[in-house]
Amino acid sequence: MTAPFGARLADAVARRGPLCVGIDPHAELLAAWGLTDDVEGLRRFTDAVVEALAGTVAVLKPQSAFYERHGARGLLVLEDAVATCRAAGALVLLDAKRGDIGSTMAGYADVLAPGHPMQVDALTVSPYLGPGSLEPAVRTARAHGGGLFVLARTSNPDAATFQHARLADGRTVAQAVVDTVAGWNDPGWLVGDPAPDPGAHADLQGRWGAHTGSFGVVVGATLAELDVDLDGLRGPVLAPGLGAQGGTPADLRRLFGAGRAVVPTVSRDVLGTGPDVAALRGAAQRWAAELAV
Ligand SMILES: O=C(O)c1cc(=O)[nH]c(=O)n1[C@@H]1O[C@H](COP(=O)(O)O)[C@@H](O)[C@H]1O
Repeated sequence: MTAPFGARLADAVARRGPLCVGIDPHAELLAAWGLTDDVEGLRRFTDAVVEALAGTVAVLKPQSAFYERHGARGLLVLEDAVATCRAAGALVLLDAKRGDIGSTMAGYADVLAPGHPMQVDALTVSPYLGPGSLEPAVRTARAHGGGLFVLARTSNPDAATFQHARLADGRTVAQAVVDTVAGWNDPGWLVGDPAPDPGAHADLQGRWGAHTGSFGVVVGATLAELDVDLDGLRGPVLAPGLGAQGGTPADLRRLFGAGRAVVPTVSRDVLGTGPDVAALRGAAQRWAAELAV
C-alpha cells in the first residue's frame, strides 16, 4: 500500500527541500516563450518545465485551468506530465480547487486513486459547501495515500470578505476550515476507515516534527499578518502568493516562522525565466536557496 501522503511529503522535502513549483501555462507565458497558444505550445511549455524540475523539486503543482482551456487534448498533455513527474520522483499536487456536494466530490476525488488515468498525489479543494461535502475526498485520500490541501486563507486581495466572516461560535470561517482539517489529521477520525500506520514513517518525522498529516491548508504568503491559528493542524501548509503576487521569503518567515511544515509555492516567477531549461532550474534553485535562509 502507498505510504500516507503526509509521510511521502516529509520524505520528499527531506530529500529535495520544501519548494513547490506551479505549472501554470498562461497564454501570456506561452507568448513570452515564443510558443503558440494551442496544444502544441502547451505541450512544449509543459515538457520544458517537467524536464527542468521533475528531478529536483519536491512538489509540482499543475494548474488544471490552463490545461482545461485547451480541451481534451490539453488534458492529455496534463496526463502525460503528471505521469512523468511522478516517475521522476516529484509529488504532483493537482491544483483544481474542487468542491461540490459529497456524492459528486467522490468523483472528483477519484483522481487520487490507482487506476485513474491521471492519478496524482494530492488535490486542492474548496470547503465552501461545508466540511461534510469534502469527507468522500478525505476517505479516498486515506484509502490510497493521497493528500488534500483545503483553501483556508487564500492569497487574493479580497479573500477576507468570506474567509473572515464569523461563525456563531466566534471563529472566522478560515479558522473553522483549519480546525476541520486538523480533525482529519487525527488518525481516529472516520472510524472504520483505513488509517495510516503512524509508526511506519517515524524516521521521517524528525524534520517536520508532528506536522506530517496528509491533510493541509492553503494560507497565502501575502497576508499582512497570520490571522489563523495553525498550531493544532498537524499537517502541511501550502503557501502561494510568492513572487508575482508580491510575497517574499521574508514574508514567509514573518508569517510562519520556523517549525511548521510550510510548502512555499511559486509559479510565474519561475516560469517567466523559460523556455531555457537551465534557466528554469536556476530560478527554482534561487527560490529554494532564499527560502532556506
Ligand atoms: O491553491 C493554490 O495553489 C492557490 C491558492 C491561493 O490562495 N492563491 C493562489 O495563487 N493559488 C494558486 O497558486 C498559483 C499562483 O501563481 P503565481 O502567482 O504565478 O505564483 C496559481 O495557480 C493560483 O491558482
